[in-house]
Amino acid sequence: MNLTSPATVRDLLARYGLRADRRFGQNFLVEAAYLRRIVEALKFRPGEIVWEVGPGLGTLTRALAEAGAKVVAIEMDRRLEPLYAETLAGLTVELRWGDALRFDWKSLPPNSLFASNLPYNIATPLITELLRAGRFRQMVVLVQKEVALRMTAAPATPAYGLFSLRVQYHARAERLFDLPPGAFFPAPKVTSSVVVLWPHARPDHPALFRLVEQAFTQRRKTLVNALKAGGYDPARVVQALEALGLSPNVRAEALSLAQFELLLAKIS
Ligand SMILES: C[S@@+](CC[C@H](N)C(=O)[O-])C[C@H]1O[C@@H](n2cnc3c(N)ncnc32)[C@H](O)[C@@H]1O
Repeated sequence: MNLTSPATVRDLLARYGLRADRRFGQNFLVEAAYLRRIVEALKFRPGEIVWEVGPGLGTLTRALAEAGAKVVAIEMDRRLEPLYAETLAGLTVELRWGDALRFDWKSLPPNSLFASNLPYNIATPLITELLRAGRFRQMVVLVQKEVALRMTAAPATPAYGLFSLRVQYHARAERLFDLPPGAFFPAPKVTSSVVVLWPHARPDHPALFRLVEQAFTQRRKTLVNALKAGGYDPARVVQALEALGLSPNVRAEALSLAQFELLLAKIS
């Protein structure tokens, strides 16, 4: 069964009386070459468990299982249930029904693996939760290009912000390749990208992210004023910036992750 053929996808949807539902971010991958590259990007041994969010029609799920993975897939749209008897027949796939944002990712063992063509509307909060859980050795995610650019952005660039720091604190992130809207059915309005994440074994750092979040609440303000509005002592922030060789008028977007960590140490 070739799930990357738009004709097959149309036929499946019609036979099961389904429509791709926007609310669930349902854009199904229909380009075999991109699917292969996603599977190749994930480094797993035969029989290893791979966690997937949003199997949809089972396209990536099938490709992973055929490549030797045991897939555990979390899907929220129960309408898809009858279809899996056909698209995932005979493969080692376990389905769990529910919202991936409410799933207890901390319950996974360390060194777990993750791959997903993520629903666009949950990509940022879900990636944040997956990284905070600290259970993954590698993650391959297909996201909107704009989200991929934020994940990999360097300081002082337009895409740089809270999410860049969140991702880069927890992992090495690399944007592997882009996919045009036509790689999906139905075609989304935007370009997508595949990002590979190699998490560091590093626990969450709530105090650091409180600081970073406050720093970016008003991007146009100086860092000192943004932090003052969040209850941080402005005199200490100015002093700390001086000690780091930074101007008291600096904005949050100019600071690297290492500089935010030093700033926190100096004002705590
Ligand atoms: C972009 S589609 C990907 C489908 C398929 N994996 C593919 O590559 O063609 C996103 C999938 O995530 C599911 N989904 C949306 N929100 C979800 C959530 N909060 N938790 C679990 N699955 C969700 C949708 O129903 C849909 O199947």
